[in-house]
Amino acid sequence: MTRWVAPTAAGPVRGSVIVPGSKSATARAHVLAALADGPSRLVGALDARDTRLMRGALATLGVGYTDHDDGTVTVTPPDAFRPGAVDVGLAGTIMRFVPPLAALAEGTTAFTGDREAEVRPVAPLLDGLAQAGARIDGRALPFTVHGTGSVRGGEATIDASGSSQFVSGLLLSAARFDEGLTLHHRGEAVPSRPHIGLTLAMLRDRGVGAEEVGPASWRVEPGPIDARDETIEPDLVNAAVFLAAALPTAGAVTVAWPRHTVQAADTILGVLDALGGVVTRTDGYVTVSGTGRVKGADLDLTDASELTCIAAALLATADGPGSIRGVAHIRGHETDRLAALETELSQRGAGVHQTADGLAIEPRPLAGGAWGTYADHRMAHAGAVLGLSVPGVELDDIGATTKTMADFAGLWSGLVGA
Ligand SMILES: O=C(O)C1=C[C@@H](OP(=O)(O)O)[C@@H](O)[C@H](O)C1
Ligand SMILES: C=C(OP(=O)(O)O)C(=O)O
Repeated sequence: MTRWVAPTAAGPVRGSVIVPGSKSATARAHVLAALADGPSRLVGALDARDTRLMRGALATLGVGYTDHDDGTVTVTPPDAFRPGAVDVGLAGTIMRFVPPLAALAEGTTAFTGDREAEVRPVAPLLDGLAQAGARIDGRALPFTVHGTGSVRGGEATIDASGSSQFVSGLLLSAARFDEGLTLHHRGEAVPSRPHIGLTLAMLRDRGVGAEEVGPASWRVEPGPIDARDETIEPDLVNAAVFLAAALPTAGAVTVAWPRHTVQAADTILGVLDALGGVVTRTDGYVTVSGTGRVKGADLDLTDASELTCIAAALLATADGPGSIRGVAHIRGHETDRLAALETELSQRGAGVHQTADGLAIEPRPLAGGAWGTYADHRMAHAGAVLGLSVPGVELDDIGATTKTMADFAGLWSGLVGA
């Protein structure tokens, strides 16, 4: 646990940040390269706790890794996956994307993770995998997958209202199932849909037939997954934390922004705009400027629930009441984020309470003091954003940020000028 007092901005935060690679694209690139018909070289892949553990998990299953001096990495699939012991850490992408590969191995693979990961939902993914023909013991971490060297596939129906990753996890490996997979969702709305779009796009980039075939149904055709060199985009959700620093400080922050992307780019910029940021796009970059006044707003974050923590921190300093909705499922993220935000923002003085699917936030005078991170990188980002305008916000563990950025504190202090 490393305590960290969030730097308070002495004036407008102005500058640019080079944001590391996308966690979501890197996880998918590793999995698809592991399943491909030859070696793939990855450029710009994220190197942080989640993606290191992903490499570790795939290496356990027999995947080869060669790091090059220029920071790129070659991923070499094995002739056949082998079983082993997989540590998922706190990564949803590992606990939901890797079990199908373990089912393709011959033998038993045991999955364990952090204490906080043991309460994260995974049963719908395991149910779907069982419907596709795999044998599994357990409905939460720790669980075991008894692989037989192949998975039949065919058709499965799951409730993916708890996480889009249940859908992505099954689709990513489905081309390697004997019959491919037609997957149906039955239940409340599927959250974070752009991440399913990212899964389908990255499958198609590797020559796989992958489509949404109905409002809540997807089809992946059986067949080879092409080996392919691939460049990973910067992480636009992590970019949003830095862009957010412009709003309460009347600053201007610039990051690289891909011209075409399947990340939830427009949703992210739309949220910053709704909160009072002025968004300017130039070729390959985006700049967000602030006025020093954050606007109270009603935000539907169904498609971009990862923004909830920083949006809540901004709304706590806004010029009027605000709310966030569409994010009931983030009670199952790295921590129960709705409870954590209610607790921490209330303790700093804001009027915050949970609703059925989000938060209602009434800004009030705020004071510095302890900020719990709950092992959650995005709770740490929220504490950093709050600390820009509230002196003395002290995070109990800045180490939580290593989940998706190796040096968040360094990048943040460099930008804020601490
Ligand atoms: O597939 C992915 O890479 C992700 C999907 C989303 O999960 P949920 O659908 O559980 O929100 C997102 O919040 C998570 O950070 C990454
Ligand atoms: C929900 C998140 O992570 P994970 O991939 O572990 O689900 C997140 O990064 O906000």
